[in-house]
Amino acid sequence: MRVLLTGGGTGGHIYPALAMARELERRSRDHEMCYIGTEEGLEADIVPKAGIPFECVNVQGFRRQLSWDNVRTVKKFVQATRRSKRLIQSFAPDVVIGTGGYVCGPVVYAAHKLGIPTLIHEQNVIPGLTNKFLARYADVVAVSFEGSEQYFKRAACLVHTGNPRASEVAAASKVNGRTSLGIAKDDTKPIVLVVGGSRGARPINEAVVHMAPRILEQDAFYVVYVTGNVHYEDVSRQLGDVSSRQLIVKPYIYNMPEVLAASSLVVNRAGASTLAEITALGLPSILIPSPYVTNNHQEANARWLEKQGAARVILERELSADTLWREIREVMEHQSRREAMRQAAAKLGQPQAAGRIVEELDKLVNKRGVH
Ligand SMILES: CC(=O)N[C@H]1[C@@H](OP(=O)(O)OP(=O)(O)OC[C@H]2O[C@@H](n3ccc(=O)[nH]c3=O)[C@H](O)[C@@H]2O)O[C@H](CO)[C@@H](O)[C@@H]1O
Repeated sequence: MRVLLTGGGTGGHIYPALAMARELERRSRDHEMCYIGTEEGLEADIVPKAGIPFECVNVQGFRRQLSWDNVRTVKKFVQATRRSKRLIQSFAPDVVIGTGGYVCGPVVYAAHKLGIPTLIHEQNVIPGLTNKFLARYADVVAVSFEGSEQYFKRAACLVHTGNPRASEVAAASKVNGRTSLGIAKDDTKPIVLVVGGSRGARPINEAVVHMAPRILEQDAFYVVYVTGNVHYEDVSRQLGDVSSRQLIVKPYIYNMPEVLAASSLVVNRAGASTLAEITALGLPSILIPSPYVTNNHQEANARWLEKQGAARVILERELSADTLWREIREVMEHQSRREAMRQAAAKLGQPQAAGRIVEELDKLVNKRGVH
């Protein structure tokens, strides 16, 4: 099968697309892949590293309020649709998959106009603007949560699949995760992983920098701290030479499934792909939802896990080195609380998601007579 993938801006849209690509490859070597993204999105870095040929189009997102900038957005959309059509005609895919982020708009729309089967995947309960727009053109809309159907009333076919990234992390090797961090095989000290979403988060960085002396004073666990690529230099300067003891500092982690599998507690934003990952692994978490997202959807994500007893939530306005350290210590010092959170998280996991979505793809493509 020839598969064209698109999705981007942030990791939460890119990794589900890559997880589908890997599931297809796991089932058969007989697939050709190509990915369309933007030059500025994280996909320009992540996708070539995943070994998938990468092409760019130039698009920008819509502003929700009236703005002249939206005129430029429409112009770019029209140009990007034209370029997408040329790229699609030259690659000749059997199916086009979009996983959200504004780059999907022109690509999936162009595929629809060319009569190529299309599937879009939504990671969040409340969909993004692009997927809402595309729902009326896509042949299949795959959603991660019950509750999303109300936003996709115009979809021709809606299926519940979960987030394919869940399957990828569920199969990841814990041992590889530890060794990739430079931790010796016979060292059993647990890992607390601190991340600020796929781009890093300044408020989380500030809290961790102020927490660093306390992390270094204890010897009960490692803190693996991911700053986000753009913040790394700044954070390293503030921290000085502390890395390599109990505090392991990284700009970005490319083998996140393995590192997650090796962790005992995760501190993170509450993006939808992160949630799919921690529930697939049954990982206790402390979630600090980003307040800068549409409809405050990350807080809704985080509260959903908190309600089931799987996570603790710190709102950004309550975040400080003190609150974060207190929550981390509480979870790490009480094995029974950690175990209860682990079990609650595991109940919500959907490790079969990639298989389900690939079955939908097969159905879609076979219906059009491609084998
Ligand atoms: C600010 C913003 O708009 N955030 C949105 C974005 O977030 P963002 O991309 O941060 O969201 P997620 O937390 O859902 O996904 C991050 C992904 O990046 C991976 N990762 C992260 C850091 C790292 O060093 N290495 C790595 O591989 C994670 O494992 C995960 O797969 O998309 C999500 C899914 O549509 C939304 O729910 C979020 O609200």
